[in-house]
Amino acid sequence: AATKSLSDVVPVPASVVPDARQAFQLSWRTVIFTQAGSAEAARVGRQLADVLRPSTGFPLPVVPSVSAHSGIALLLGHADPRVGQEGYQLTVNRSGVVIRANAPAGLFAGIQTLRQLLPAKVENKHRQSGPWTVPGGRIVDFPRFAVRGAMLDVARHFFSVAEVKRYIDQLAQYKINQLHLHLADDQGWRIEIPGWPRLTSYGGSTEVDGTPGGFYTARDYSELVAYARSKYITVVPEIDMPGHTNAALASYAELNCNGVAPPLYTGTDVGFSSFCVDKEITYKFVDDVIRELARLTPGEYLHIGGDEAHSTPPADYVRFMDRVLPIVAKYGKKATGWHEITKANPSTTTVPQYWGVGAEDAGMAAAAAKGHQILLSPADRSYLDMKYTPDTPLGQDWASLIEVDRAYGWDPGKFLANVPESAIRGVEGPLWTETITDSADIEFMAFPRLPALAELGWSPAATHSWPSFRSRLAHQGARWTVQGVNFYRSPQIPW
Ligand SMILES: CC1=[NH+][C@H]2[C@@H](O1)O[C@H](CO)[C@@H](O)[C@@H]2O
Repeated sequence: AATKSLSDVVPVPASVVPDARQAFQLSWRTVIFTQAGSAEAARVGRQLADVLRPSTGFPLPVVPSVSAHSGIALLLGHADPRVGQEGYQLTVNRSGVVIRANAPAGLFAGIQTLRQLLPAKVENKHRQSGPWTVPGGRIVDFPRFAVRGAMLDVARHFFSVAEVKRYIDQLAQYKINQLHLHLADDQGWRIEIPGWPRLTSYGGSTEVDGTPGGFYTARDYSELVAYARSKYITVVPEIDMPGHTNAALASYAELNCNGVAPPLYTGTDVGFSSFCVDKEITYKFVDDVIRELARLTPGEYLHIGGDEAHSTPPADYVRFMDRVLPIVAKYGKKATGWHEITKANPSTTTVPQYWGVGAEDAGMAAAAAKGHQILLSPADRSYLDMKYTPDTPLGQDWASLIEVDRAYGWDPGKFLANVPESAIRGVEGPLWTETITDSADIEFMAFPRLPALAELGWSPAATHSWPSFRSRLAHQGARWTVQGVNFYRSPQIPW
């Protein structure tokens, strides 16, 4: 097979200087060297070996060594200053590959690129014939925005630890670095909270369409956090409030203003539920929830929702948020929330997550002017639950139909009127799961649109090119076929 081009990678690297004379052949003799004294570099080296060993059949020992090499070297320090804490430089010549970064996260990003520079069959779990050629040259690569995220709604339909880990594996290949878990909504509460057992035993017992739900124990959640961390993905947990709270209200009558618990809800309407802003128990409950989430979450942000509080009078919404936001800070975390949260008086460390349609005026210009960093999830561009076309069997269409070209065809740095690129924290692709029930469904909606969003969040604006992206995406399709990813074969892409 012809050697690939050095820039045949998604997200496309920031700078690529090919040198066809310097291709490297993996072989029996290839050793993976990692920065001496760095346990994280060694772990990244083992993760690379875990991909390469089954398909190549080569031993590929991982050796902590400081010096030169004739193999693959993962080194820390003295990298090009442009690469920052998440970028890397990757140099390929006849004697081997050197990936150099300032921090382990950069090494991890570099091995995702290296994977893609090898033929798709390298992703096979069974021995394949070679050759295993890496194209020669030099890459210097680093992210444009701090956050490239994915949200999985585990409330409308519950997803097991194994299903979430599978999704994490897929996200990591595209340099996604944030996984936002939507852990509670009207249809289900999905994480155990000490002192409030009915939240999960009852509030977690069902889901949309009434099938059995499920929930994460503290152990399950910590296992997901650790697994994501090993792939340099930060988990952001969300408890949506004061709206989208029927599961909690159904579980504890005392949380309701009228002292009566509503029934469990298995439909898909929104906006009908609200915490009781006037009851003190509400804030005791929220304090217990946020304390537990903060205890289990090493990441600096907790998401407190705030969307569609149509059953909370506007003045009550502000009072509620103005009591809850300080609770997040009390437990040492920063808050993020859907963009309505700016109606209250959040501190400027709070990150509004914009979910409007198009560049509608949701107060984001004012928020940016106040100093907020904004996370972009425009519903008509990034919502992975939107149908591709009218014929898409899964998903919804209230915001827009989103084929691949629409998912790719925008610039996060210029999307919101009067919001400068410097106020954009990054992008995130929400997958709401009213119609999504298993990994195959997740993959059908996320691939290929999430890699498009990942490129918008990672690659320089100057590299943005639909013709380039669609041909690189076609080559990703071959990898997904080998990996068993159930992707949508968009007619727009020359798979
Ligand atoms: C932030 C937000 N609130 C709503 C809206 O997005 O649309 C989603 C479906 O697309 C729905 O599931 C969600 O509850």
